[in-house]
Amino acid sequence: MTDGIDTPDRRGRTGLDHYGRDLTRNPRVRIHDVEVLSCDWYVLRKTTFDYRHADGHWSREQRENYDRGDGATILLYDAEQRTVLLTRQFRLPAYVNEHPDGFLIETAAGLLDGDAPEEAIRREAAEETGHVVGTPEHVFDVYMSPGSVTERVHFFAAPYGPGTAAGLGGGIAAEGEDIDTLELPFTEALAMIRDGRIADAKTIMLLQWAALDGPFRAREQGVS
Ligand SMILES: Nc1nc2c(ncn2[C@@H]2O[C@H](COP(=O)(O)OP(=O)(O)O[C@H]3O[C@H](CO)[C@@H](O)[C@H](O)[C@@H]3O)[C@@H](O)[C@H]2O)c(=O)[nH]1
Ligand SMILES: [Mg+2]
Repeated sequence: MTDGIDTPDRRGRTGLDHYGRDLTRNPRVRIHDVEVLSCDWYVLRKTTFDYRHADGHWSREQRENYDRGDGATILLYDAEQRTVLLTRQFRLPAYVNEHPDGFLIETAAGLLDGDAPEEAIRREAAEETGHVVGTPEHVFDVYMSPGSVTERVHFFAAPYGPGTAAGLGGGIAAEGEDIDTLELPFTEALAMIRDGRIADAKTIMLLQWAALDGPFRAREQGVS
């Protein structure tokens, strides 16, 4: 009897070794075995598969893959004031990998927890920043670390302002969250990417999208 497989793990899950076994979309890939290495909070699997290379030969491969579900993130912006509203929180994995204090500046974000991406991001934005936004603009969906992490993050943007302020934000204390909000001029946020004070991938992607294609893009110069 193994927790997470035939008996519930601490989060009540079973059958965690089934995920990915039935994949047949790609004729160059035959899944052979799925082993659960860890299922304490999220799930770490080792998947064994046969892979047909470009020259036609098959080889047996193994890849560990970390499954924490999918997530969503949102850039809150005020196009008139030319500001963005970001969050700041302690991120242990960054702290153990050379970040000076582990406090990362990020766009509001969270895991879907079974909800549709748009619903999840409106919930997370409210929990983390206190702003209840309208229908967010969908930007793109991205695999953030495809060599090792299954997660796909859904990216959004929405205006914020006095009209969307509905609470204090700060995250869910009972889940150990302690989140500050940070309102910054957009140009300052871009400068913070250059000097490393903003070092979170989703945040950099959304700020650069805002400059290139989003609310802070330069006016068309009439040059194609
Ligand atoms: N006890 C326990 N709690 C955990 C653990 N890992 C995460 N948590 C808790 O799980 C919750 C996750 O919070 P969310 O707001 O839903 O997710 P997030 O960590 O902000 O994730 C967002 O940012 C990530 C980093 O960019 C993204 O990877 C993710 O998709 C999402 O956008 C937090 O309360 C966190 O403390 C763990 O190992 N143990
Ligand atoms: Mg979060």
